Amino acid sequence: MRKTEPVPKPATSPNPPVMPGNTTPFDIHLRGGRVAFNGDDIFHDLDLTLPASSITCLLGPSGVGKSTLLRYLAGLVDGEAGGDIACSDGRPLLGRVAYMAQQDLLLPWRSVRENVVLGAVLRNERPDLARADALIAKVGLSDAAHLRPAELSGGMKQRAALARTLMEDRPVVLMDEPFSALDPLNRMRLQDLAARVLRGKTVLLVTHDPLEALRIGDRVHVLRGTPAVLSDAMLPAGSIPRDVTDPEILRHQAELLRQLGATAEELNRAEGTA
Ligand SMILES: Nc1ncnc2c1ncn2[C@@H]1O[C@H](COP(=O)(O)OP(=O)(O)OP(=O)(O)O)[C@@H](O)[C@H]1O
Repeated sequence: MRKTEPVPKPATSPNPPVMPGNTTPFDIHLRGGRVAFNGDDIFHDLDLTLPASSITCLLGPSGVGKSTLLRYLAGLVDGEAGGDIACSDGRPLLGRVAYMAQQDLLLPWRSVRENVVLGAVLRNERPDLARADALIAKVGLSDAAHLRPAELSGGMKQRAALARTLMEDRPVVLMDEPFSALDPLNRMRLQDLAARVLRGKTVLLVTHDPLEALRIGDRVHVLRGTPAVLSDAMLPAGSIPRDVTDPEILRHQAELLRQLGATAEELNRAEGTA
């Protein structure tokens, strides 16, 4: 029988020290998840599986509880919480998760390189600068490694935040609308970059954009209602990043928009502009 663990208590840091041990990919199973604030359930009895080494995208209307679900999995929720989170390797999830928030949360007085190594510095560890520089190169910021956040564009800040997330080297990455503040072209570039650099990790990504989910998600769920329930996973075909002009992807988009509450008239309009 699979071992389960109680829902973790809120942690003081989103990325507590990494737990040593084997690095074999593992599935994550949430069963009977529940979070309530002031006695009101945001969701209850929620089941979700995150298969190893895959990108799962989570869509849903504003305020439905997407960030709450992400924070719950990261052990960061400050409401009432219940349910079981089990990993298929029988080890706890806590300590194996990197969390990337909606805003880049870079420290303004530190350079890109200093921000990337921040986790190690906060844990009083010696930062691996060679690895940091390799990751900074991977996200295309080598020439900007010495710059402070105020000197960076929005896309560059998100690249730096992505490098910092990867620097933590966790097998699981939880991302809350990581590209939402970017213009469409930069957003597409960051999606491609993320899909490439996150390969092999188990990712849960919250987004408001059905096409973003269909572009880089192996699986797409919609969270909706009060208390919120999860739709069955949509499994778009084809390799990532997908071509969003593909008619099959556009059909999936229409289905997701329908699940998000679009009316028939709105769907016809969306199809007309596709
Ligand atoms: N710490 C908290 N205390 C009380 N209520 C909270 C807390 N955090 C979230 N909520 C409430 O829980 C609900 C879900 O919020 P959440 O941020 O998870 O929604 P969301 O789907 O991520 O929204 P958005 O798409 O706008 O970011 C909202 O009604 C919000 O006000």
